[in-house]
Amino acid sequence: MDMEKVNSMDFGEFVDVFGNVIERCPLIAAAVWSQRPFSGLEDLEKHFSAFIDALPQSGQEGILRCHPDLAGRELQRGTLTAESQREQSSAGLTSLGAEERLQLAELNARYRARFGFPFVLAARLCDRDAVLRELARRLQRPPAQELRTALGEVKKIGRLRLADLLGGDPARL
Ligand SMILES: NC(=O)N[C@H]1NC(=O)NC1=O
Repeated sequence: MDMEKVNSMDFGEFVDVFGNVIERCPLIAAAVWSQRPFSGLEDLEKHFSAFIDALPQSGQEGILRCHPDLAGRELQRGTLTAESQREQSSAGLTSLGAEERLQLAELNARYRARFGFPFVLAARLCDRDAVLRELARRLQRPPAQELRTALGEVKKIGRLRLADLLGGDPARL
């Protein structure tokens, strides 16, 4: 899809296509649409990021809470979004053994109890061992620092999803 096509989209079409760039937050795509025209993929990505950065902390935490747990209940029930399903699958989280799943569930629960939002990580950039390692490591961090890290992961997920939609190379964004 080229930028001319993106810039010619009406509101409904844009939200249909880009509504899940930030997991389950179509409002962000709705706001970004008003900023068109976009000069390219990088420009589009900057508008998604700027919206997130401009939110108060409660809104930023709200975005994190829209994310499903990694290898959590929604994966077991088959109710993940198509994007999330693909990402979790690519990290090997759809084929965990019972013990690993339990370990992840326990760490996810501890993380959520400590920070008040779920552990978020760009799963496509990790394998299952790295997910567990990162979760154990980030669990120890101060809340303000962890909020920044988690939002950085949301942006990475968004960048990869945008690159999928637009056929770009995420490494060059
Ligand atoms: N909890 C969490 O990180 N979820 C996400 N990560 C990812 O790559 N896709 C998701 O849905």
